[in-house]
Amino acid sequence: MKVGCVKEIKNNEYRVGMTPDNVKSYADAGHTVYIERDAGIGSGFTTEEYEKAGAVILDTPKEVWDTCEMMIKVKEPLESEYSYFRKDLILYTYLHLAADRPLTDAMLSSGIRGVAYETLIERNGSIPLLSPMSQIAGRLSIQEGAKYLEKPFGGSGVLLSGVPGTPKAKVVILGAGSVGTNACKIAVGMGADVTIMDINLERLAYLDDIFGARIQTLYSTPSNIQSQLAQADLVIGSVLIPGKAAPKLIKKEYLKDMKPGSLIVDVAVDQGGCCETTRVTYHDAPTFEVDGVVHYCVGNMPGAVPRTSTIALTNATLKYGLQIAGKGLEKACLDNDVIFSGINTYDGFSTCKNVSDSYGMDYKNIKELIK
Ligand SMILES: NC(=O)C1=CN([C@@H]2O[C@H](COP(=O)(O)OP(=O)(O)OC[C@H]3O[C@@H](n4cnc5c(N)ncnc54)[C@H](O)[C@@H]3O)[C@@H](O)[C@H]2O)C=CC1
Ligand SMILES: CC(=O)C(=O)O
Repeated sequence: MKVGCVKEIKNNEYRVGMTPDNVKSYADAGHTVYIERDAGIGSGFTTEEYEKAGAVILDTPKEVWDTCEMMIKVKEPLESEYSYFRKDLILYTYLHLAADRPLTDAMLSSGIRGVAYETLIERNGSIPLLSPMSQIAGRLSIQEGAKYLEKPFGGSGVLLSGVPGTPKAKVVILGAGSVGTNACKIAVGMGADVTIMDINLERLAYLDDIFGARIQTLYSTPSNIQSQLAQADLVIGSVLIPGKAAPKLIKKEYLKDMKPGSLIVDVAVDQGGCCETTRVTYHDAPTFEVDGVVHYCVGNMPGAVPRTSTIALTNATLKYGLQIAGKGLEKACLDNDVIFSGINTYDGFSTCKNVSDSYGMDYKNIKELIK
């Protein structure tokens, strides 16, 4: 198959969909790989390294989009890329369609076959193409949280660990999955007072086993959330219902009870955010304030540490990517039905139930289209 990879064009996005090592794996399997010149430069991979690994280097994104049969990216395509969509193209990337109606419409009207990293769910319930970036975003959420709590950055001026004789900062984590667990690990490591909430009691039991008395676990209900927010210095929004818009657990009215200069890092912003007052921000201006509460809502947090993120992401995407390129999307699904769950759009049909439900759109079971 002809496989392509272009430079990411989202604001301050430095990750890339393929490393030179990936190129070698695809080339060894008999595929031709087309890479846009300088696509990997933000992650520290030079064009010469891609060439040495066997890639064909093309000068413009248009040449790569038009030549390839399967495009491997990181972030959702932006409007300027919609014109490259076509029916016989497989797009393998993050899509987050429930938070992006224009992209959903463009994908459906073009007939492109969109495989979304964030909805491909393994038999054990894990989300293997999301979790590496969730691990990174979870860890970063505390690092960024610590920074934006500093007074010169607009925060309340609280140090996460405190020092002897002063209170520790209180960190409240909403959602105890990959992001939440990794946020918890770093917040505990930095010496904060950590409460983590979920509706999944098994997850809370697991974290209780791992962290013991160093954390408080709490069942997630509206009243528990409201009372925790009133005490919090730093809140991490890390809930997910795969494919769906994030539930708005933090109501605007809760903000008035929060401490001035407290901070909400809404990691779930890529699915629309779990806070009513969330709006997307970028690394160059990551925060804004509502009712005295600072919000950090960057939709591509791992893009800030692209070297680590690109390697972690492509470690996970390679396995499924090689199956799709090697067998074609249809046979890859029939041989490994896990891949069905990644397909969000196919020949003009919306094939992810949670995306369809988010828009009240017709849904088509992908297994009726690929038999
Ligand atoms: N902004 C960014 O750069 C990034 C954002 N993300 C996003 O972070 C979010 C979380 O991802 P993961 O941790 O991988 O998901 P996950 O599926 O591992 O964990 C989500 C958790 O939310 C819990 N949950 C669902 N409803 C809840 C409720 N009402 N109250 C409390 N908990 C609830 C689930 O039980 C689950 O444990 C996703 O939207 C993901 O796309 C991930 C990576 C980077
Ligand atoms: C998951 C996601 O949105 C990201 O890594 O940018």
